[in-house]
Amino acid sequence: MTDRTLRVLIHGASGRMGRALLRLLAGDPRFVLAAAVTSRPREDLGVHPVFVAAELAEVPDFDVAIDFSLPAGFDAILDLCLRRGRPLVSGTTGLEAPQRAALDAAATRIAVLSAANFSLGVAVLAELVRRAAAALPTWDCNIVEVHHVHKQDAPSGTALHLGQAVADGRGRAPHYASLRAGDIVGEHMVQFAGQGERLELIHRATDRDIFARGALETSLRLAGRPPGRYAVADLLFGTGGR
Ligand SMILES: NC(=O)C1=CN([C@@H]2O[C@H](COP(=O)(O)OP(=O)(O)OC[C@H]3O[C@@H](n4cnc5c(N)ncnc54)[C@H](OP(=O)(O)O)[C@@H]3O)[C@@H](O)[C@H]2O)C=CC1
Ligand SMILES: O=C(O)C1=N[C@H](C(=O)O)C[C@H](O)C1
Repeated sequence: MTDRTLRVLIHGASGRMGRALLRLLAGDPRFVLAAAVTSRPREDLGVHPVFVAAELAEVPDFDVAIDFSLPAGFDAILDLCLRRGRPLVSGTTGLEAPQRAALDAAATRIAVLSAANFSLGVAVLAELVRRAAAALPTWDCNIVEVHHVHKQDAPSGTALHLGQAVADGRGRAPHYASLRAGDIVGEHMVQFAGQGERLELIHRATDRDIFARGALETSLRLAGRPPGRYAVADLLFGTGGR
């Protein structure tokens, strides 16, 4: 997309992430809100227009949909993007296997970016983890994730993504541990333990705006791309877009 304000649909607009997205989008002239979608009626969002999920088919035209909802809401927004031929940026975690398969199938028709974490630090961390796992194939590996008490899925999507990086590096998955405490935004530690030494790689998110900014920046770069599956690292570090 170039030289045009991006019309964004926010799906999951009343949630912790949705509200961060609405706030950042409102202060950025590169974006305009096409529609905010929640699962039930909301009068406290302070934006317009707001639709409930049951009215999804009625939302006005948009250039990209950004989805931070829950697995129960995911199928409907993917379906809408397919019907409208619009790209989807989704941060929703805890998707079931059929939903992940549906994303793969959708990518033959529209541009899709589904990522468990939109922070720059985690994009770098995943590459460091892959390299460490390849260099330390016999060490024990554990991933410990800590999040706020409202988080529904465990292990977190990021932990599973980092676990895939471990498996890519050394052919074996790690062990996972999940903690839920207070209002912690998100912490991930990947621990490699050998005899007499250990290596720990840690990412701590202290502000969920980092995820919202990542989603907005990648949505700018995704709009106008051909169908396919895209990754945060490709869009943030790669070429193209604006
Ligand atoms: N990829 C990343 O970087 C990040 C991903 N996440 C993930 O994003 C998702 C949202 O997180 P968070 O904002 O904390 O969650 P919240 O529970 O705060 O918000 C969930 C949102 O989804 C809406 N929703 C729930 N069910 C449905 C449905 N069936 N149809 C449509 N909308 C629905 C809710 O609407 P209502 O309020 O009306 O019920 C609400 O707006 C989670 O999966 C989380 O793991 C979170 C942070 C970063
Ligand atoms: O639910 C959250 O809050 C978060 N979810 C994502 C995940 O499951 O990894 C990303 C981040 O850690 C915050």
